[in-house]
Amino acid sequence: MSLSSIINNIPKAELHLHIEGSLTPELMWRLAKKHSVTLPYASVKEIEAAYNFEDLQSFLDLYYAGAGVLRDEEDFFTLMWEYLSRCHKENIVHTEIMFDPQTHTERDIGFDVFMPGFLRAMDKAKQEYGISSYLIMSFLRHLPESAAFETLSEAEPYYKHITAVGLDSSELGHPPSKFERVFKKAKSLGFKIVAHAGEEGPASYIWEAIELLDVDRIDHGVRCQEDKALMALLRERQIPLTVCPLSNLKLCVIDDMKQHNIVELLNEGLLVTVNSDDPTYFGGFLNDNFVALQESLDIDEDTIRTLAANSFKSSFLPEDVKRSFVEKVFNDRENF
Ligand code: HPA
Ligand SMILES: [Zn+2]
Repeated sequence: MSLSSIINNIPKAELHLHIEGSLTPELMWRLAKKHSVTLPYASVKEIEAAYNFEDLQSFLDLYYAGAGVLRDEEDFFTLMWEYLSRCHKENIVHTEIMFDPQTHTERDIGFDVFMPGFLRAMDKAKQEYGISSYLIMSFLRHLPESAAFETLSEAEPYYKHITAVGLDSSELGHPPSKFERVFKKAKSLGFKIVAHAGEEGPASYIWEAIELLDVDRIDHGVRCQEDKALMALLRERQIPLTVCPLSNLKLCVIDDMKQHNIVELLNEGLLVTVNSDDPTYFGGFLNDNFVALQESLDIDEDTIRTLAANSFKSSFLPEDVKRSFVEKVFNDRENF
């Protein structure tokens, strides 16, 4: 079997995906028409052409503007359903999905609008495709910690539907230490903890995420190599990194996929996974990320299987479920 059909057919989990970053230009266009929202683009092609980012901030400006077309429960259902249908096509059997409540509550669109839409699509995907999905509520780090506290309390009616709390948006100048208190509260409420760190920010932000936020996973984390002691800690504690290769390329964290350090991190014994981040903005869903790595780096079948197994090991699934997926990835060689 070719490597690309193994990539397509092997069961996988996705652990770093912003649902607002899965909005396709077609859906953005359709919803803008539906709600009479004026976009600064004259066609779907123009939306696509605007995706020429130089860094994280230039991407985020477009991403928040794009999310402005999401207005009613049906829009959030459609967004989630389109992503989960794509998961089904790509053999993603489990996914842990980030959403940014503040991107919506700042526009007066509340939890009572987006949560029912998300949950209805997640239930349907469980029923029709057998896909399990968890939600990660992410705080926007360019906003103050007080706003994160407010969001945490607004989410209370939906706590049982939320598995983890995360931290995203503009990294530089907004270190994890800014959110130490709110993450302590989230931890005490029983949420798992993740945080973007070491994407554009330095290795010290990864230290802070571990020591001050007590994270269960680091999102991105590719700059960890700048600090030997940090590498040793990540290896020893097997703290997962949710790496997003096409995102790193598109946001100019690297100039060429051949420079990506994911294989080096893997060879150093770190628990790394492959993810798509914001697939419609960065030029590819999960399997495209695997293919991009395979085409540019020295990746063989065993490495692909290790990365797929890592996606389950690093998930928040129950231990017995993780184990059975890992076995499937390694044992069913004749099937995929
Ligand atoms: O890659 C990202 N980094 C930070 N914030 C984000 N919000 C959506 N995607 C990202
Ligand atoms: Zn991200």
